[in-house]
Amino acid sequence: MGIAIETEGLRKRFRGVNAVDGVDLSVPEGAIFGFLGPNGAGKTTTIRLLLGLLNPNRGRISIFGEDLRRNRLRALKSVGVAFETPAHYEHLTGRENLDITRRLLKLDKAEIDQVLSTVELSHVAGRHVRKYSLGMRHRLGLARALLGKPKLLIFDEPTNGLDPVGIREMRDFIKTLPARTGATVFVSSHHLAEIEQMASHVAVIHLGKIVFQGAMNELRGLHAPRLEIGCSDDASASAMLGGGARKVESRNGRLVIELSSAEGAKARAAAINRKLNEAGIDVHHLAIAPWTLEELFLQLIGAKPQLGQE
Ligand SMILES: Nc1ncnc2c1ncn2[C@@H]1O[C@H](COP(=O)(O)OP(=O)(O)OP(=O)(O)O)[C@@H](O)[C@H]1O
Repeated sequence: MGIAIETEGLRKRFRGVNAVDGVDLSVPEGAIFGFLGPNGAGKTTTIRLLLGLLNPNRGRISIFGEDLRRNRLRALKSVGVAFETPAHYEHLTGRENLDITRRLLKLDKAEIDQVLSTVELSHVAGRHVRKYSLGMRHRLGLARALLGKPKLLIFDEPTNGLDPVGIREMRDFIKTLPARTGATVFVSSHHLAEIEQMASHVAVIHLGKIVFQGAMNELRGLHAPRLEIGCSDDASASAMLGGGARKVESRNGRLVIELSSAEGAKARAAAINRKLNEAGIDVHHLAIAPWTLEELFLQLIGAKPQLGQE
């Protein structure tokens, strides 16, 4: 598998502030690559750099091995893009809107029917866009991005403004794209749950810097699980189990212990249970609790943003 997008030391400064600050991305071909970050993290700026709409102050970008600065047209030939608010001609039909792009790209007419069917808009192709729902408009935006069979699809916050049903439809649709079209998908979002459910890989950006990049399961495995204990004598249990580097916290009426690794967590839990019982402490709750993605994300960005809220 090749690399669809590679950036090295990408930097973009606006009025003395680095909106994108030394970003190294490596997007594997065939991935659904989630680009996650809170509002203002630098996602849109990065996407505009990837599309050559902005010039970086530093760094380089290559798309399928083509250097963007040296071979702009060749690099971008394989890219389809949809922005968060798709712009269409309201007084034209869905089909007519797509036909404008098709002509610009000098594509075969048959491609319009193909993309309309992929986004399930064939039945309303002859309807004026002003009569489309927001979800349909978004799907028409995706259809336009699919014209020319691009090898890389870039979607900037594709579910913004959609209702929960629309969000799910869009997410389910994006998930099927690599299998249906063979394309790599790069999708930005500030909704953790959305990225969690659709991406194979993820990069987390915060204040212009990448704070995590890797496969989704690597993100989940970033921290060893914790052990939650409910027992009859928190103070004694805490004194017995604490010490050394191990942290014992009391949270919601439970003791929480950070384990050193995921391996052997069960044996560790059993040993702790035995130890407490032997000391005459009753254990009524014992659970190995993995970190939720939300906790990991909050830790990565070292803050408590209103994640998942507009
Ligand atoms: N043209 C510009 N001029 C000045 N500052 C800008 C410009 N574009 C972006 N910024 C600033 O750069 C930072 C990153 O913005 P960017 O739009 O890339 O973030 P984002 O992650 O896409 O956020 P959102 O989810 O809100 O769109 C912000 O602080 C923003 O105010």
